[in-house]
Amino acid sequence: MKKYDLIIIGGGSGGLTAASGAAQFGASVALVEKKNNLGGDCLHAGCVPSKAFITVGKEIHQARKAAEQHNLQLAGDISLAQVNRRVHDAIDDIQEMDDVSRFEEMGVDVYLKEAVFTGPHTVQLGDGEEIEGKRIVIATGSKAVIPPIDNIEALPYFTNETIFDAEELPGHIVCVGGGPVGVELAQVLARLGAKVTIVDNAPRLFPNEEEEIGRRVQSALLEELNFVPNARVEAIEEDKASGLVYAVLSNGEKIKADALLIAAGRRPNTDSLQLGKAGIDPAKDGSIPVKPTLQTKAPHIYAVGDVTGEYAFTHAAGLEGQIVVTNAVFGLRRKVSYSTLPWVFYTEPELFRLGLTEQQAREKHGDSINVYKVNGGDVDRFIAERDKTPLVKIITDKRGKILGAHAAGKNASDWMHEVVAAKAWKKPLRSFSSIVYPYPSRGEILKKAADIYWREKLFDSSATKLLKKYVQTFR
Ligand SMILES: Cc1cc2nc3c(=O)[nH]c(=O)nc-3n(C[C@H](O)[C@H](O)[C@H](O)COP(=O)(O)OP(=O)(O)OC[C@H]3O[C@@H](n4cnc5c(N)ncnc54)[C@H](O)[C@@H]3O)c2cc1C
Ligand SMILES: NC(=O)c1ccc[n+]([C@@H]2O[C@H](COP(=O)([O-])OP(=O)(O)OC[C@H]3O[C@@H](n4cnc5c(N)ncnc54)[C@H](O)[C@@H]3O)[C@@H](O)[C@H]2O)c1
Repeated sequence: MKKYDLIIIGGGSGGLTAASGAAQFGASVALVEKKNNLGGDCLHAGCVPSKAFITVGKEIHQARKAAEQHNLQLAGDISLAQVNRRVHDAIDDIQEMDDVSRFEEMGVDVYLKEAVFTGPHTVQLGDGEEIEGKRIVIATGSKAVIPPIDNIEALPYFTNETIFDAEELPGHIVCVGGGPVGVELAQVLARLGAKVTIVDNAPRLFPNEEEEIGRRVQSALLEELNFVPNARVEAIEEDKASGLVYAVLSNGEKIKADALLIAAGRRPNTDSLQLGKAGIDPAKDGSIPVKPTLQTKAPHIYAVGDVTGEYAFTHAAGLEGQIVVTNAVFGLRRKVSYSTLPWVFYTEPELFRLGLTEQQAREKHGDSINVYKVNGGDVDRFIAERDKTPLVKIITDKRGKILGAHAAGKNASDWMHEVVAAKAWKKPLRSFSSIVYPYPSRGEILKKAADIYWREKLFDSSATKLLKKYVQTFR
């Protein structure tokens, strides 16, 4: 039986980071992936295709808006097949970077086989060979949950795994779930020309995000699609006489539908791993509980990425993959920290999130916090662009330490990212005042927030009064 320092199960964002890191530090590494290529969900059915899809949606939306504003004529229907060809071109380009040969050149043994545990240190590959690892990393990701919907087969339904292969745009799509997958894809489908209705259990979109920011993005989205809150799709009903098909909701409403997009959450991929043989009990939702060192109940087995059921983002899987390399290869006990982990809903406008919401900050720090808000209407660049959506909200402690930063706005992920650096480098909000921004830039919105800090600080302070007196005397 071949023996390795490290076996990594899953060739997606988490697994690839761990594999390249461990190999570069000289460990013998086996990477096991059940599909016939590397890259995982992010490359094949997640971040990359959805962002390529979103770009097409933006272009079309922009073209329509420009035509409307400048009395131009736009004609023709959009071909979903053509849109998806562009999506696949993006996947193919990035696939080259995640090619098996690249990892083999790093010294990694890549097995394109399904892994199943046969013991605490052993893994079977497909129905054949077994390999042994001193340490093992589980990075098997997650898949879309299909909620129970009676008679679901009466309508075509898509998930993130099939929508990027669809060829024809349905007339009316009911999107089950309005989380990040739902809102991002629903907005594009609406922009491509479908009628879209999101149905979600929650009372509003972005229920876990900073409320004011979430509401601002929600109201922009509702100009393009419909939203039914506090409801689930329970059944599909066919009216034989008219040939129409309806999605029947838990609130009694019926919506005529031509297809469903299922975006109702994820289930970690652990069901067929035989975790019991490795001494690991998954949680009820299939996730693998881990310590801050990313060790599972079996200390030589680690888990990273979506399979842990924590932060389901590629950059979280990457961060965890890096920590695991130091812990599994060097035997360290580094703990993962998510305090500077941002995330973004790539809708238009985008929703940017870092750290605590105001409510969370109040629960943790009581009233010892400050809240700074700036609207796009206070920033020349946004005014020039006639963009009234942007809103930034920053929460600090009384000394100005950044606790949370939130934004709604087109491309907010770009102009807000500086705040992540500030938080990571422990710079207080006021430090943005000393930065020179090229005029007019969108990032100035952060400087405006810092300026509020100084205004509040200096206004009424005895030092300011003294300074004023000095200036008057000096004159
Ligand atoms: C539509 C969509 C859009 C998204 N957009 C973003 C985004 O913009 N930004 C962002 O940060 N995140 C985004 N995500 C989330 C992101 O895709 C995931 O968080 C990320 O892919 C998780 O990486 P992972 O390594 O845990 O799992 P994956 O990348 O899914 O990799 C797991 C791999 O393990 C393999 N595997 C599973 N079981 C076995 C087994 N038994 N043996 C061998 N191999 C196995 C799978 O085939 C897969 O290749 C998006 C997700 C979706 C669905
Ligand atoms: N931009 C990004 O970074 C990005 C984009 C897409 C996905 N992701 C990651 O992928 C993860 C999964 O996203 P997701 O949107 O699939 O899941 P999610 O769990 O975040 O959201 C699912 C939504 O579906 C609703 N829901 C569940 N069952 C329902 C039902 N039967 N009827 C109606 N509504 C129902 C829930 O209330 C929830 O709002 C996210 O947590 C995120 O971390 C990230």
